Amino acid sequence: MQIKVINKSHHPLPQYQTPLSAGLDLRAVLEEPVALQPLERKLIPTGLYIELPDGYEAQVRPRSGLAFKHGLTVLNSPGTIDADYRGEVKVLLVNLSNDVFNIEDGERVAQLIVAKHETVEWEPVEELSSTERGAGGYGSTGKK
Ligand SMILES: O=c1ccn([C@H]2C[C@H](O)[C@@H](COP(=O)(O)OP(=O)(O)OP(=O)(O)O)O2)c(=O)[nH]1
Ligand SMILES: [Mg+2]
Repeated sequence: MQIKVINKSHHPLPQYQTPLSAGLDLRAVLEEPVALQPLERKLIPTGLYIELPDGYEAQVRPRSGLAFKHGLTVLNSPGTIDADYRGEVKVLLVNLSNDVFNIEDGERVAQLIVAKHETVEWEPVEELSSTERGAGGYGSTGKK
């Protein structure tokens, strides 16, 4: 599948790090390092502008290494890039650790997953079909 892209970053286009990786690593584009204080959130630019085909979305997801080692995650995870969005892809990072985290230019701060999605049409009805679960949820199964 091909995605149109404008790269206003001085870094190469996002790459799959291994042949079967699902995510393309997104790099921060920064004129100078950005400090993220504990519990602080910041929108990090990537310099990328993409045009997805109809019926596709892109998800901005955290990297597990940054989350595990530094408590850094994507606040709105997974971020949604709509197929009709023409602005810059940005990453909303939040620092959930007790330490300041310095984001460097070119750092791989998140990953982009391109996925198909459905577009639904509502079908208003008076009743929904009955199921074994019914309205049970939130840990309802396995209880006596
Ligand atoms: O992590 C993200 C999430 C969103 N976006 C861009 C692409 C997306 O298509 C647009 C809108 O995102 P979303 O629908 O999540 O935000 P909203 O708060 O619902 O804003 P809007 O009313 O503009 O849809 O913002 C990003 O660049 N990064
Ligand atoms: Mg929206």
